[in-house]
Amino acid sequence: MKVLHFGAGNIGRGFIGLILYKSGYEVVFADVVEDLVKRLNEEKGYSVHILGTEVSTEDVENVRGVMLNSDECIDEVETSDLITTAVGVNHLGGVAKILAEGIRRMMTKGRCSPLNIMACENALYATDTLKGMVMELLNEGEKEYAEKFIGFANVAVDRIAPNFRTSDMGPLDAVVEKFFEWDIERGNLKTDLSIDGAAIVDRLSPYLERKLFLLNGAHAVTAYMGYLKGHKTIDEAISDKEILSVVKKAQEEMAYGLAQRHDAFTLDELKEYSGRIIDRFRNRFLQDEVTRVGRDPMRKLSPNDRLITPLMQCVEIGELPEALIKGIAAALRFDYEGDGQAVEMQRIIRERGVAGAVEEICGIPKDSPITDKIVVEYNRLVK
Ligand SMILES: NC(=O)c1ccc[n+]([C@@H]2O[C@H](COP(=O)([O-])OP(=O)(O)OC[C@H]3O[C@@H](n4cnc5c(N)ncnc54)[C@H](O)[C@@H]3O)[C@@H](O)[C@H]2O)c1
Ligand SMILES: O=P(O)(O)OC[C@@H](O)[C@@H](O)[C@H](O)[C@H](O)CO
Repeated sequence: MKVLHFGAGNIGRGFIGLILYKSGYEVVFADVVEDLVKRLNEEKGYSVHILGTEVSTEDVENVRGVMLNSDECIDEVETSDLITTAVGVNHLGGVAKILAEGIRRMMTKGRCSPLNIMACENALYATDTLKGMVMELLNEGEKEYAEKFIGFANVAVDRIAPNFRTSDMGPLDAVVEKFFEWDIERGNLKTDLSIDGAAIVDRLSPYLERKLFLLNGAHAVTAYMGYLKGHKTIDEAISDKEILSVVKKAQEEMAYGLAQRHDAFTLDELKEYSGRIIDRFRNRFLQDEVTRVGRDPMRKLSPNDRLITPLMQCVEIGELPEALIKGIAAALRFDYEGDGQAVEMQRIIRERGVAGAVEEICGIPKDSPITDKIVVEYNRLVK
Protein backbone atom coordinates (compact mmCIF):
# COMPACT_ATOMS: atom_id res chain seq x y z
CA MET A 1 0.00 0.00 0.00
CA LYS A 2 1.33 3.40 -0.92
CA VAL A 3 0.33 6.91 0.22
CA LEU A 4 1.33 10.06 -1.59
CA HIS A 5 1.25 12.91 0.92
CA PHE A 6 1.40 16.52 -0.31
CA GLY A 7 3.24 18.84 2.11
CA ALA A 8 6.25 17.47 4.01
CA GLY A 9 5.93 20.09 6.76
CA ASN A 10 5.32 19.86 10.50
CA ILE A 11 2.05 17.97 10.42
CA GLY A 12 2.88 16.06 7.23
CA ARG A 13 5.98 14.49 8.73
CA GLY A 14 5.00 14.61 12.41
CA PHE A 15 1.50 13.20 12.18
CA ILE A 16 0.18 12.01 8.79
CA GLY A 17 3.48 10.45 7.63
CA LEU A 18 4.10 8.80 11.00
CA ILE A 19 0.59 7.34 11.44
CA LEU A 20 0.44 6.04 7.88
CA TYR A 21 3.92 4.53 8.12
CA LYS A 22 2.89 2.79 11.34
CA SER A 23 -0.25 1.55 9.59
CA GLY A 24 1.85 -0.21 6.96
CA TYR A 25 1.94 2.37 4.15
CA GLU A 26 4.97 3.17 2.03
CA VAL A 27 5.11 6.97 2.40
CA VAL A 28 5.99 9.30 -0.50
CA PHE A 29 6.03 13.06 0.14
CA ALA A 30 5.40 15.69 -2.54
CA ASP A 31 6.56 19.22 -1.75
CA VAL A 32 7.51 22.47 -3.47
CA VAL A 33 10.79 22.96 -1.59
CA GLU A 34 13.63 21.38 -3.52
CA ASP A 35 16.03 21.05 -0.57
CA LEU A 36 13.40 19.25 1.47
CA VAL A 37 12.67 16.77 -1.32
CA LYS A 38 16.40 16.20 -1.87
CA ARG A 39 16.94 15.55 1.83
CA LEU A 40 14.02 13.12 2.01
CA ASN A 41 15.62 11.14 -0.82
CA GLU A 42 19.04 11.21 0.80
CA GLU A 43 18.04 10.41 4.37
CA LYS A 44 15.02 8.19 3.56
CA GLY A 45 13.69 8.60 7.08
CA TYR A 46 13.37 10.82 10.14
CA SER A 47 12.34 10.78 13.78
CA VAL A 48 9.26 12.21 15.41
CA HIS A 49 9.84 13.58 18.91
CA ILE A 50 6.76 13.39 21.09
CA LEU A 51 7.10 16.04 23.77
CA GLY A 52 5.18 16.39 27.01
CA THR A 53 5.74 15.40 30.60
CA GLU A 54 6.77 12.08 29.05
CA VAL A 55 9.11 12.18 26.08
CA SER A 56 9.43 9.53 23.38
CA THR A 57 10.68 9.15 19.83
CA GLU A 58 9.28 7.20 16.88
CA ASP A 59 11.09 6.56 13.59
CA VAL A 60 9.64 6.78 10.10
CA GLU A 61 11.58 4.81 7.50
CA ASN A 62 11.67 4.06 3.79
CA VAL A 63 10.28 7.46 2.72
CA ARG A 64 10.88 9.25 -0.59
CA GLY A 65 10.24 12.72 -1.92
CA VAL A 66 9.05 14.12 -5.26
CA MET A 67 8.69 17.69 -6.47
CA LEU A 68 5.08 18.84 -6.81
CA ASN A 69 5.17 19.92 -10.45
CA SER A 70 6.99 16.91 -11.88
CA ASP A 71 6.03 14.05 -14.14
CA GLU A 72 7.25 11.73 -11.39
CA CYS A 73 4.62 13.22 -9.07
CA ILE A 74 1.84 12.49 -11.60
CA ASP A 75 3.12 8.89 -11.77
CA GLU A 76 2.95 8.66 -7.98
CA VAL A 77 -0.69 9.82 -8.07
CA GLU A 78 -1.49 7.16 -10.64
CA THR A 79 0.03 4.34 -8.56
CA SER A 80 -1.03 5.39 -5.04
CA ASP A 81 -3.68 3.73 -2.88
CA LEU A 82 -4.22 6.81 -0.78
CA ILE A 83 -3.54 10.53 -1.19
CA THR A 84 -3.42 13.02 1.69
CA THR A 85 -2.53 16.71 1.84
CA ALA A 86 -1.32 19.12 4.55
CA VAL A 87 -0.14 22.10 2.52
CA GLY A 88 -2.39 24.86 3.89
CA VAL A 89 -5.85 25.33 2.43
CA ASN A 90 -4.72 28.26 0.27
CA HIS A 91 -2.27 26.01 -1.56
CA LEU A 92 -4.73 23.32 -2.60
CA GLY A 93 -5.00 24.76 -6.15
CA GLY A 94 -1.47 23.57 -7.00
CA VAL A 95 -2.25 20.09 -5.68
CA ALA A 96 -5.51 19.98 -7.66
CA LYS A 97 -3.65 20.45 -10.97
CA ILE A 98 -1.41 17.45 -10.30
CA LEU A 99 -4.32 15.34 -9.08
CA ALA A 100 -6.27 16.11 -12.27
CA GLU A 101 -3.24 15.05 -14.36
CA GLY A 102 -2.88 11.91 -12.25
CA ILE A 103 -6.55 10.99 -12.59
CA ARG A 104 -6.28 11.45 -16.37
CA ARG A 105 -3.29 9.10 -16.37
CA MET A 106 -5.17 6.54 -14.23
CA MET A 107 -7.99 6.57 -16.74
CA THR A 108 -5.70 6.28 -19.77
CA LYS A 109 -3.93 3.32 -18.19
CA GLY A 110 -7.25 1.66 -17.37
CA ARG A 111 -6.83 1.62 -13.61
CA CYS A 112 -9.96 0.27 -11.96
CA SER A 113 -8.85 0.11 -8.32
CA PRO A 114 -10.22 2.88 -6.10
CA LEU A 115 -8.21 5.77 -4.69
CA ASN A 116 -9.16 7.77 -1.59
CA ILE A 117 -8.12 11.40 -1.20
CA MET A 118 -8.21 13.39 2.07
CA ALA A 119 -7.23 17.05 2.56
CA CYS A 120 -5.95 17.20 6.15
CA GLU A 121 -6.12 20.98 6.41
CA ASN A 122 -7.55 23.11 9.21
CA ALA A 123 -10.66 24.26 7.40
CA LEU A 124 -14.29 23.26 7.05
CA TYR A 125 -14.66 20.54 4.39
CA ALA A 126 -11.25 21.09 2.77
CA THR A 127 -11.57 17.87 0.77
CA ASP A 128 -14.80 19.15 -0.82
CA THR A 129 -12.89 22.31 -1.79
CA LEU A 130 -10.11 20.21 -3.31
CA LYS A 131 -12.60 18.00 -5.15
CA GLY A 132 -14.30 21.09 -6.62
CA MET A 133 -10.92 22.34 -7.90
CA VAL A 134 -10.01 18.95 -9.42
CA MET A 135 -13.40 18.48 -11.10
CA GLU A 136 -13.13 21.92 -12.76
CA LEU A 137 -10.02 20.66 -14.55
CA LEU A 138 -11.56 17.42 -15.87
CA ASN A 139 -13.72 16.85 -18.97
CA GLU A 140 -17.07 15.03 -18.78
CA GLY A 141 -15.61 11.53 -19.33
CA GLU A 142 -12.86 12.12 -16.79
CA LYS A 143 -15.38 13.44 -14.26
CA GLU A 144 -17.45 10.28 -14.66
CA TYR A 145 -14.30 8.19 -14.09
CA ALA A 146 -13.41 10.26 -11.01
CA GLU A 147 -16.91 9.93 -9.54
CA LYS A 148 -16.65 6.16 -9.94
CA PHE A 149 -13.14 5.48 -8.66
CA ILE A 150 -11.97 8.43 -6.54
CA GLY A 151 -13.19 8.85 -2.98
CA PHE A 152 -12.94 12.43 -1.71
CA ALA A 153 -13.43 12.14 2.06
CA ASN A 154 -13.49 15.11 4.45
CA VAL A 155 -11.50 14.77 7.66
CA ALA A 156 -10.76 16.48 10.96
CA VAL A 157 -7.12 16.13 12.04
CA ASP A 158 -5.79 17.17 15.40
CA ARG A 159 -2.24 17.11 16.76
CA ILE A 160 -0.17 20.14 17.69
CA ALA A 161 3.02 20.17 15.59
CA PRO A 162 5.09 23.31 16.37
CA ASN A 163 8.17 24.72 14.65
CA PHE A 164 10.33 24.02 17.72
CA ARG A 165 13.48 21.87 17.26
CA THR A 166 16.50 21.25 19.51
CA SER A 167 20.07 21.23 18.20
CA ASP A 168 20.38 17.44 18.58
CA MET A 169 17.44 16.77 16.25
CA GLY A 170 17.96 15.91 12.59
CA PRO A 171 16.86 18.43 9.92
CA LEU A 172 13.89 16.26 8.91
CA ASP A 173 12.83 15.44 12.45
CA ALA A 174 9.43 16.63 13.61
CA VAL A 175 8.06 17.59 17.03
CA VAL A 176 4.50 16.81 18.14
CA GLU A 177 2.43 16.47 21.28
CA LYS A 178 1.31 12.98 22.38
CA PHE A 179 -2.42 13.52 21.79
CA PHE A 180 -3.87 13.01 18.33
CA GLU A 181 -7.25 12.57 16.68
CA TRP A 182 -8.10 11.84 13.04
CA ASP A 183 -11.77 11.60 12.08
CA ILE A 184 -12.68 10.48 8.56
CA GLU A 185 -16.06 10.80 6.89
CA ARG A 186 -17.24 7.28 5.96
CA GLY A 187 -19.76 8.16 3.25
CA ASN A 188 -17.27 9.44 0.66
CA LEU A 189 -14.65 6.67 0.91
CA LYS A 190 -14.44 4.40 -2.13
CA THR A 191 -12.71 1.59 -0.25
CA ASP A 192 -12.17 0.58 3.37
CA LEU A 193 -9.32 2.28 5.18
CA SER A 194 -7.31 0.92 8.04
CA ILE A 195 -5.32 3.66 9.73
CA ASP A 196 -4.11 3.03 13.29
CA GLY A 197 -5.83 5.41 15.68
CA ALA A 198 -8.09 7.06 13.07
CA ALA A 199 -11.87 6.96 13.50
CA ILE A 200 -14.21 6.49 10.53
CA VAL A 201 -17.38 8.40 11.39
CA ASP A 202 -20.83 8.61 9.82
CA ARG A 203 -21.37 12.29 10.54
CA LEU A 204 -18.19 14.33 10.39
CA SER A 205 -19.55 17.88 10.76
CA PRO A 206 -19.97 17.87 14.59
CA TYR A 207 -16.36 16.63 15.00
CA LEU A 208 -15.01 19.03 12.41
CA GLU A 209 -16.74 22.07 13.89
CA ARG A 210 -15.90 21.06 17.44
CA LYS A 211 -12.21 20.84 16.54
CA LEU A 212 -12.01 23.93 14.34
CA PHE A 213 -13.88 26.16 16.79
CA LEU A 214 -13.03 24.90 20.29
CA LEU A 215 -9.40 24.10 19.48
CA ASN A 216 -8.33 26.28 16.54
CA GLY A 217 -10.64 29.19 17.41
CA ALA A 218 -9.43 29.16 21.02
CA HIS A 219 -5.84 28.69 19.83
CA ALA A 220 -6.19 31.77 17.61
CA VAL A 221 -7.64 33.88 20.45
CA THR A 222 -4.74 32.74 22.70
CA ALA A 223 -2.19 33.59 20.00
CA TYR A 224 -3.57 37.02 19.10
CA MET A 225 -4.10 38.14 22.71
CA GLY A 226 -0.71 36.66 23.62
CA TYR A 227 0.99 38.51 20.77
CA LEU A 228 -0.55 41.81 21.89
CA LYS A 229 0.72 41.30 25.43
CA GLY A 230 4.23 40.38 24.28
CA HIS A 231 4.06 36.63 25.02
CA LYS A 232 6.20 34.49 22.74
CA THR A 233 4.60 31.06 23.08
CA ILE A 234 1.13 29.60 23.56
CA ASP A 235 1.94 28.08 26.97
CA GLU A 236 3.21 31.47 28.14
CA ALA A 237 0.07 33.21 26.81
CA ILE A 238 -2.37 30.74 28.36
CA SER A 239 -0.68 31.08 31.74
CA ASP A 240 -1.67 34.78 31.66
CA LYS A 241 -4.85 34.88 33.78
CA GLU A 242 -6.51 37.61 31.73
CA ILE A 243 -5.97 35.70 28.47
CA LEU A 244 -7.04 32.39 30.02
CA SER A 245 -10.31 33.88 31.14
CA VAL A 246 -11.11 35.34 27.67
CA VAL A 247 -10.18 32.06 25.94
CA LYS A 248 -12.32 29.97 28.31
CA LYS A 249 -15.26 32.33 27.88
CA ALA A 250 -14.86 32.27 24.07
CA GLN A 251 -14.90 28.44 24.20
CA GLU A 252 -18.10 28.56 26.27
CA GLU A 253 -19.74 30.90 23.76
CA MET A 254 -18.73 28.72 20.80
CA ALA A 255 -19.77 25.53 22.63
CA TYR A 256 -23.21 26.98 23.27
CA GLY A 257 -23.63 27.68 19.55
CA LEU A 258 -22.34 24.18 18.68
CA ALA A 259 -24.68 22.45 21.12
CA GLN A 260 -27.66 24.23 19.52
CA ARG A 261 -26.65 22.97 16.08
CA HIS A 262 -25.56 19.40 16.76
CA ASP A 263 -27.05 16.77 19.01
CA ALA A 264 -23.80 14.76 18.92
CA PHE A 265 -22.47 16.36 22.12
CA THR A 266 -24.02 17.77 25.28
CA LEU A 267 -22.89 21.12 26.63
CA ASP A 268 -21.13 19.28 29.47
CA GLU A 269 -19.21 17.12 27.01
CA LEU A 270 -18.14 20.20 25.07
CA LYS A 271 -17.05 21.82 28.32
CA GLU A 272 -14.92 18.82 29.17
CA TYR A 273 -13.44 18.80 25.66
CA SER A 274 -12.62 22.53 25.99
CA GLY A 275 -10.82 21.91 29.29
CA ARG A 276 -8.67 19.21 27.72
CA ILE A 277 -7.74 21.64 24.92
CA ILE A 278 -6.59 24.25 27.44
CA ASP A 279 -4.44 21.59 29.14
CA ARG A 280 -2.84 20.87 25.76
CA PHE A 281 -2.11 24.59 25.26
CA ARG A 282 -0.22 24.50 28.56
CA ASN A 283 2.35 22.04 27.14
CA ARG A 284 5.54 24.05 27.69
CA PHE A 285 7.77 21.47 26.02
CA LEU A 286 6.35 22.34 22.57
CA GLN A 287 7.51 25.98 22.67
CA ASP A 288 4.74 26.71 20.15
CA GLU A 289 5.13 30.30 18.94
CA VAL A 290 2.14 32.66 18.96
CA THR A 291 3.24 33.79 15.49
CA ARG A 292 2.85 30.23 14.11
CA VAL A 293 -0.58 29.78 15.65
CA GLY A 294 -1.64 33.26 14.52
CA ARG A 295 -0.22 32.86 10.97
CA ASP A 296 -2.39 33.93 8.02
CA PRO A 297 -4.79 36.13 10.02
CA MET A 298 -6.93 36.92 6.95
CA ARG A 299 -7.55 33.17 6.44
CA LYS A 300 -8.44 32.80 10.11
CA LEU A 301 -10.77 35.84 9.94
CA SER A 302 -12.48 34.74 6.72
CA PRO A 303 -16.26 34.07 6.84
CA ASN A 304 -15.99 30.25 6.82
CA ASP A 305 -13.24 29.78 9.35
CA ARG A 306 -12.67 29.32 13.12
CA LEU A 307 -13.63 32.79 14.36
CA ILE A 308 -16.35 34.27 12.14
CA THR A 309 -18.40 31.08 11.57
CA PRO A 310 -18.89 30.46 15.33
CA LEU A 311 -19.52 34.19 15.83
CA MET A 312 -22.33 34.10 13.26
CA GLN A 313 -23.70 30.86 14.76
CA CYS A 314 -24.02 32.66 18.11
CA VAL A 315 -25.61 35.71 16.47
CA GLU A 316 -28.14 33.45 14.70
CA ILE A 317 -29.38 32.19 18.06
CA GLY A 318 -29.58 35.71 19.48
CA GLU A 319 -26.28 35.78 21.41
CA LEU A 320 -23.52 38.36 21.11
CA PRO A 321 -20.35 36.47 22.13
CA GLU A 322 -18.32 39.12 23.95
CA ALA A 323 -15.11 37.11 24.47
CA LEU A 324 -15.02 35.82 20.90
CA ILE A 325 -15.46 39.37 19.66
CA LYS A 326 -12.52 40.41 21.83
CA GLY A 327 -10.44 37.64 20.20
CA ILE A 328 -11.48 38.84 16.73
CA ALA A 329 -10.51 42.41 17.62
CA ALA A 330 -7.12 41.12 18.83
CA ALA A 331 -6.70 39.25 15.52
CA LEU A 332 -7.20 42.54 13.65
CA ARG A 333 -4.34 44.01 15.69
CA PHE A 334 -1.92 41.22 14.64
CA ASP A 335 0.82 43.18 12.85
CA TYR A 336 3.68 40.68 12.82
CA GLU A 337 5.94 41.72 9.96
CA GLY A 338 7.12 38.21 9.24
CA ASP A 339 3.60 37.26 8.11
CA GLY A 340 2.50 38.37 4.64
CA GLN A 341 -1.22 38.30 5.50
CA ALA A 342 -0.66 40.33 8.68
CA VAL A 343 1.12 42.99 6.63
CA GLU A 344 -1.67 42.98 4.02
CA MET A 345 -4.37 43.13 6.72
CA GLN A 346 -2.72 46.18 8.33
CA ARG A 347 -2.61 47.86 4.91
CA ILE A 348 -6.36 47.25 4.49
CA ILE A 349 -7.05 48.64 7.99
CA ARG A 350 -4.99 51.75 7.20
CA GLU A 351 -6.81 52.28 3.91
CA ARG A 352 -10.39 51.30 4.80
CA GLY A 353 -10.51 51.65 8.58
CA VAL A 354 -11.36 48.81 10.97
CA ALA A 355 -15.03 48.55 9.94
CA GLY A 356 -14.03 48.49 6.26
CA ALA A 357 -11.48 45.75 6.97
CA VAL A 358 -14.10 43.71 8.85
CA GLU A 359 -16.35 43.98 5.81
CA GLU A 360 -13.61 43.03 3.36
CA ILE A 361 -11.93 40.27 5.37
CA CYS A 362 -14.72 38.82 7.54
CA GLY A 363 -17.65 39.45 5.19
CA ILE A 364 -19.69 41.29 7.87
CA PRO A 365 -21.32 44.51 6.60
CA LYS A 366 -19.59 47.70 7.68
CA ASP A 367 -22.72 49.19 9.23
CA SER A 368 -23.75 46.09 11.21
CA PRO A 369 -24.02 46.22 15.04
CA ILE A 370 -21.58 43.26 15.17
CA THR A 371 -18.98 45.32 13.33
CA ASP A 372 -19.63 48.22 15.70
CA LYS A 373 -18.92 45.90 18.62
CA ILE A 374 -15.69 44.61 17.02
CA VAL A 375 -14.55 48.20 16.43
CA VAL A 376 -15.24 49.16 20.07
CA GLU A 377 -13.16 46.17 21.28
CA TYR A 378 -10.42 46.96 18.75
CA ASN A 379 -10.17 50.50 20.10
CA ARG A 380 -10.05 49.22 23.66
CA LEU A 381 -7.10 46.94 22.95
CA VAL A 382 -3.79 48.65 23.12
CA LYS A 383 -0.57 46.98 22.13
N1 LIG B 1 1.02 22.13 12.61
C1 LIG B 1 -0.11 21.75 13.19
O1 LIG B 1 -0.23 21.73 14.44
C2 LIG B 1 -1.29 21.32 12.35
C3 LIG B 1 -2.21 20.41 12.91
C4 LIG B 1 -3.33 20.01 12.17
C5 LIG B 1 -3.49 20.50 10.86
N2 LIG B 1 -2.58 21.38 10.35
C6 LIG B 1 -2.82 21.85 9.00
O2 LIG B 1 -1.92 21.20 8.11
C7 LIG B 1 -1.53 22.08 7.06
C8 LIG B 1 -0.01 22.22 7.06
O3 LIG B 1 0.39 22.78 8.29
P1 LIG B 1 1.90 22.66 8.82
O4 LIG B 1 1.89 23.19 10.19
O5 LIG B 1 2.43 21.29 8.57
O6 LIG B 1 2.63 23.71 7.85
P2 LIG B 1 4.13 23.71 7.36
O7 LIG B 1 4.38 25.06 6.82
O8 LIG B 1 5.01 23.16 8.41
O9 LIG B 1 4.12 22.67 6.14
C9 LIG B 1 3.50 22.88 4.91
C10 LIG B 1 4.33 22.18 3.85
O10 LIG B 1 3.60 22.21 2.62
C11 LIG B 1 4.50 22.53 1.58
N3 LIG B 1 3.70 23.04 0.46
C12 LIG B 1 3.13 24.25 0.29
N4 LIG B 1 2.41 24.27 -0.85
C13 LIG B 1 2.50 23.04 -1.38
C14 LIG B 1 1.95 22.41 -2.52
N5 LIG B 1 1.14 23.07 -3.35
N6 LIG B 1 2.25 21.11 -2.76
C15 LIG B 1 3.06 20.43 -1.92
N7 LIG B 1 3.59 20.96 -0.82
C16 LIG B 1 3.32 22.24 -0.55
C17 LIG B 1 5.47 23.51 2.21
O11 LIG B 1 6.68 23.61 1.46
C18 LIG B 1 5.67 22.87 3.57
O12 LIG B 1 6.70 21.90 3.54
C19 LIG B 1 -2.28 23.39 7.31
O13 LIG B 1 -3.49 23.38 6.61
C20 LIG B 1 -2.55 23.34 8.80
O14 LIG B 1 -3.68 24.09 9.15
C21 LIG B 1 -1.48 21.79 11.06
O1 LIG C 1 -2.63 25.50 11.15
P1 LIG C 1 -3.45 26.77 11.25
O2 LIG C 1 -2.69 27.96 10.85
O3 LIG C 1 -4.78 26.64 10.58
O4 LIG C 1 -3.81 26.93 12.80
C1 LIG C 1 -2.78 27.07 13.76
C2 LIG C 1 -2.96 26.07 14.88
O5 LIG C 1 -4.17 26.35 15.56
C3 LIG C 1 -3.01 24.62 14.37
O6 LIG C 1 -1.93 24.34 13.53
C4 LIG C 1 -3.06 23.62 15.54
O7 LIG C 1 -1.79 23.50 16.11
C5 LIG C 1 -3.55 22.27 15.06
O8 LIG C 1 -4.73 22.39 14.34
C6 LIG C 1 -3.74 21.27 16.19
O9 LIG C 1 -4.43 20.16 15.72
